[in-house]
Amino acid sequence: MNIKTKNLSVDIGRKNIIHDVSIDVEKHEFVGIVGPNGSGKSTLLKSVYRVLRPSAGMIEIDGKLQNEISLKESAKKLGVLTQSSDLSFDFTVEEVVMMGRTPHKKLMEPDSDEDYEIARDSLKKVGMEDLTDREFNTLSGGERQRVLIARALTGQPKALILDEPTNHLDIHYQISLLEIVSSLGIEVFSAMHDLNLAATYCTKIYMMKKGQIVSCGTPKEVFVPEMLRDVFGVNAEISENRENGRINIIYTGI
Ligand SMILES: Nc1ncnc2c1ncn2[C@@H]1O[C@H](COP(=O)(O)OP(=O)(O)OP(=O)(O)O)[C@@H](O)[C@H]1O
Repeated sequence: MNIKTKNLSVDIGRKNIIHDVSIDVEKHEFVGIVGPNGSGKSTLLKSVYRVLRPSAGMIEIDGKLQNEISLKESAKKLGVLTQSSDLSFDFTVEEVVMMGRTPHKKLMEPDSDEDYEIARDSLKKVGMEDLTDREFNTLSGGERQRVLIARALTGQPKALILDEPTNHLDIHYQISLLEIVSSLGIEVFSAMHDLNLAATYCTKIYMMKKGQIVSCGTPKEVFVPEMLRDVFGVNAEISENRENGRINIIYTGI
């Protein structure tokens, strides 16, 4: 599935938050969006999953203009993991994960055995199958994050939009989550803070600064010392693994 934005701008109130942003997520790509705090990563993702309305430019999902697709159809196609995970009511883990089936159902349609099976499978994928009856709000931050990923997978999406998916996760589950999403064979568009994890898992990177894309390419092309200095204000050395060609960023100071 293809996700495209062209010359996208988003204003909130009178403030321009992102400006002239063009991105392209193509078949089988894992596209990372990186940038300092407040650079506009979540705003870009929110406009793609339709929480924010663009003030200019266009968004295309699977070759169709976003506003020509119903919200339900979008929700079926795009699995979303957002940054905030508080639910106001005491739902169990299973109930939260079953919410992922909603876009596939008609109003008041009861859940089927197949729905439960898909939910159980998703919980297994994230190692949370033993906590199905726990109240979601009693889980740790990392456990919640894994349940929310399971909810996104339960929708059997064609692409995943992830906002800092490894937030709260210990290193084992950071790697496990990125392995899971990259093995699904669907497109992934994800805001990432850990540049080394982005370098390992992303096939393409967009780097943002002050609401604009300032660099785009493979991790090796984008993560160069000058850009890291300019955009993040850090000094870094880049080493390359000769066997797999992956790069590793070593921070040497600010
Ligand atoms: N509702 C809002 N009202 C005013 N400003 C907002 C609003 N939402 C976001 N912003 C501002 O827009 C800018 C971009 O925010 P955004 O959340 O997209 O950044 P980000 O790159 O995802 O940041 P982080 O890495 O901290 O999550 C920030 O300066 C933020 O304060």
